[in-house]
Amino acid sequence: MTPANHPPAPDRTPGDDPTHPPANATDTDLAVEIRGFVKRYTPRKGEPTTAVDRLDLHVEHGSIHGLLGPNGAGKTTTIETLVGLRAPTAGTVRVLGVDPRADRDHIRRAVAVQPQHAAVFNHQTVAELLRAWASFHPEPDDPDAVIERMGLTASRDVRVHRLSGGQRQRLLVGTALVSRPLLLVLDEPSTGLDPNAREDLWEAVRAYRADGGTVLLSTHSMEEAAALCDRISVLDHGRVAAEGTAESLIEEHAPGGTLADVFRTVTTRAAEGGEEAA
Ligand SMILES: Nc1ncnc2c1ncn2[C@@H]1O[C@H](COP(=O)(O)OP(=O)(O)OP(=O)(O)O)[C@@H](O)[C@H]1O
Repeated sequence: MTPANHPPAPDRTPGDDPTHPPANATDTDLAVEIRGFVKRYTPRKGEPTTAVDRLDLHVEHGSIHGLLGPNGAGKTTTIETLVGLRAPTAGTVRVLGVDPRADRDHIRRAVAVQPQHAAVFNHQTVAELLRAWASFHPEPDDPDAVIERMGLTASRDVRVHRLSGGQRQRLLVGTALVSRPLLLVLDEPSTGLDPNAREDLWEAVRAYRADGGTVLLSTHSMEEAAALCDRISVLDHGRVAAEGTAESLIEEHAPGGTLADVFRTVTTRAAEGGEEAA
């Protein structure tokens, strides 16, 4: 997905955008509003798979919302649908007040997804790449500020193919941030990062939120979810098995325990057939 060009700001909503006021935008406090979302994959041969099964997800503007869940829980399918890459089989999906399938242009401009690789730009330096990325957008962030925030100052003149895995990972998140999106989607952003680099990345994400940005964060790291997220949805078998703040989830599902205990409790229970099986 192409990163976005909208600067996040607390007093700015998608409907205020003079360059592209979405005609059918809903006035809502929610950056993401998913109700009764079902996604069924029907292969030419073989059995259909219900990847997402009546999922509800609400993400407030200016928050960091975590998506946790075991492999195959439906996180990627949900993300791909909310950026307009997949059509829901049933249910309602609204992102920044619009239907992402009906208003692809707005979603492309206003939503940034951390790219998985930047192989095309391997021979550019970090600074060149971020400047190029910024030039795609009318109101980008300052590439030098992003370089500093991502802890890449010492690597600014290093070519992308010479970066370590962790440096490259931070650069990929930087390319998403430099477009100043209204909604930032991060998928396992701290994979391969050492503890210092991970802290830098978390600080950059928090700074983006402080500027009014909204984050949807898919992660397998309980530590990352607990450190960053205002609210967390734990998915299992395509449904929300539990939702709340890290504290409320622990209080409700694993008193005295950790988020990892919550994860084990609610996903096992869902795998065994839901609440009634517990
Ligand atoms: N293109 C596809 N065609 C058919 N089935 C698919 C397709 N993509 C995903 N699935 C199935 O849908 C279910 C949900 O997959 P999804 O990738 O959304 O889960 P996930 O939570 O992102 O998993 P992971 O943590 O492993 O990335 C799985 O059973 C998966 O096999």
